[in-house]
Amino acid sequence: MGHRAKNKQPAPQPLDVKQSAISSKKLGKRKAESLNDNSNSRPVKRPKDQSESKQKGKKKKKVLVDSDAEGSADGWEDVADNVELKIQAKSLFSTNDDEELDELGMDEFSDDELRGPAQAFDFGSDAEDDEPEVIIGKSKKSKQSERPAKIIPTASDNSDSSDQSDEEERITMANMAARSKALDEQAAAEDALDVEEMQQAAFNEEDDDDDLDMDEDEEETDGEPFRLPTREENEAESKAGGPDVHVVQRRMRECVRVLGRFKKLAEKSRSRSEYISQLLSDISSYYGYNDFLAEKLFQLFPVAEAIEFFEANEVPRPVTIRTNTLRTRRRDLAQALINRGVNLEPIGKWTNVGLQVFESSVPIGATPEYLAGHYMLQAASSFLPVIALSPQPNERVLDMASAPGGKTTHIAALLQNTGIVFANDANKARTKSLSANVHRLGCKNVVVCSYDGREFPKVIGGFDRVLLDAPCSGTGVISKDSSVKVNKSERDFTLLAHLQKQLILCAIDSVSPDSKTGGYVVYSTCSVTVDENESVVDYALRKRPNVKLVDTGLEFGREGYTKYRGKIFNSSLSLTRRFYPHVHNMDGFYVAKFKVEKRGKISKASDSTAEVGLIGIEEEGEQIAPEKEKIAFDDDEDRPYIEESKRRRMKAKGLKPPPRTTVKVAA
Ligand SMILES: C[S@@+](CC[C@H](N)C(=O)[O-])C[C@H]1O[C@@H](n2cnc3c(N)ncnc32)[C@H](O)[C@@H]1O
Repeated sequence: MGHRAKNKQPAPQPLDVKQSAISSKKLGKRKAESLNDNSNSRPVKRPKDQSESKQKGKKKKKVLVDSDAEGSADGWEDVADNVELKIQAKSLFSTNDDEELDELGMDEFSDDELRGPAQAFDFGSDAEDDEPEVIIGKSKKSKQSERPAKIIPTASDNSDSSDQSDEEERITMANMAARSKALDEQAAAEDALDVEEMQQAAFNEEDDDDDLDMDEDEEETDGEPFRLPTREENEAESKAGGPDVHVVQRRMRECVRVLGRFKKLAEKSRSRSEYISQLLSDISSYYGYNDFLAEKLFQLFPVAEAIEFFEANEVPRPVTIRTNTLRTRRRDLAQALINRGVNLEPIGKWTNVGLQVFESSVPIGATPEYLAGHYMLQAASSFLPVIALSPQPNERVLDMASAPGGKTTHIAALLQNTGIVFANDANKARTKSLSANVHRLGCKNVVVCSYDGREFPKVIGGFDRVLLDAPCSGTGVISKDSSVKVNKSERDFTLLAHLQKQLILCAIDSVSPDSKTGGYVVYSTCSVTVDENESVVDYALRKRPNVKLVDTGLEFGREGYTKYRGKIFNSSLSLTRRFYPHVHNMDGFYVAKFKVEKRGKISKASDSTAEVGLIGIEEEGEQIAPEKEKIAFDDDEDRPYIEESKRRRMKAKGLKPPPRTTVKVAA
């Protein structure tokens, strides 16, 4: 557990002060006593890009749900410790009959190197096997900072035809207008109070040395100038039981500030890697990550943004539900739930089936509407791959890793119960909650099966569309499952990427290139790492010359990386989409969409790539666990990457790397 969790302390002041309306300098200060405050009154950073979606400011209690709706990727099983909770867990399915998965080999594209023994990966939680559970936090003073921010609304979602296009209008204008108006007035008054409070607090704390100052124009911090501790000081600090939480907080802010203007602010005798090294060590201890994962996630973002990401992982995401259009319409569902005392709103224009729940006086996972299958408790991010898949009536669809069925039931609804959905999951125990959800939501076009996904298309192929919502590390859902912070090692990422590469080729091979209406594969993960996303997709492009990336149809989300830390990916990777908690107020997620064309002659080049999918290969060329087979490895091609990787690691440790002997790889 990190300092931050241990002390249940408020979030560090936002580091990106430009987003704040009030003087960032003043807002950056904190009272030391607040560090031990359990009152859940920490300021929650508003996600970026939210100007349009600014919270209407309704008085909203937090609603937390422990449901059978979703797995670790999509569920609500992890209950935040900062909300008053009551949990009455009841196991629906207690059996644990995971099957051993056999080794397979069936690929006509000669990717035999991927055919290691099948691993029964199950990175989903068992929590979804519990009775749906809703925990309602009691309302405290409805400070703006305590309300769950809205999910980023963007352009409309055209992915399904329905008679609900004007629903949102009707809900907000007709059903909710009066209520909204009163709440808005109240919220406006509260907002004014909040601003006043913050200004007052900032004024009172002007001399506090916990100053966060990222302002370009500011050159000096108040109080003592920051000095990076020496190695000896750090050793003494850890001998004395680790740093004081104030010290860590201040040091993190200062390191970020210095790294932002290194030439100007750094001590002349200290290198950039020393500052980074200190910051990483503080991030690990403050947020409670293992060193490996802290660095891996840190590398994804510019320095200040990385802190925003780590901060966002400490805050629960909004509770959202998906209307099951096989049973009801969104406006009818909204009205029924409003009548029960649920405060909700449409999520945003990008989905016409989503509702965000702000507060509820009834358990959201046990209302009559829930039990009758009128909705699914589902994270907003998990709508995205199905919107991208865009299944059309009468199609044959494979959901290759489907339990507990959030996306399967969404697909079935978009098919309007026509066609057929094969809902597969390798974990047999998890298919029970999958079947339960399929029945509850009235999906009549779903066949549930339990194969290792790598057995497709041998089991059955010729699909119009395939969704591979792949087993992953869950680095996008740390706010729900904080165990990810400590239980993921380098080897886990190697093994996962290997499995994902195997599965994605099987997903592609399961699609019929002759499909009249489809011919698409959507690959998604609830992870933000490049190893599990762009690297896997790029691998598939290289291994299957008959596929190309196409637009996901999702009108928000950041572009996928086309290059990352020395790796250069196919330029079409920019068509893939990344979603982040600190940007979109959603779980971290990744979506890629492929079009599968007829198979032509396979070019030799596509199969002779240096990156091979054997257990034991790590992206940058290190052999982690050479367990099974000899690895086809292009030494010459990979030498610069290996060397660059070594140099980076040395630099991160504050060591001076030797001069380059090979050509520098692209950054
Ligand atoms: C991210 S979860 C899927 C969530 C699901 N798509 C949903 O929306 O509810 C990943 C799933 O992959 C399954 N899985 C793991 N290894 C697999 C394999 N080799 N073949 C098929 N499924 C696998 C896990 O049991 C887990 O249920």
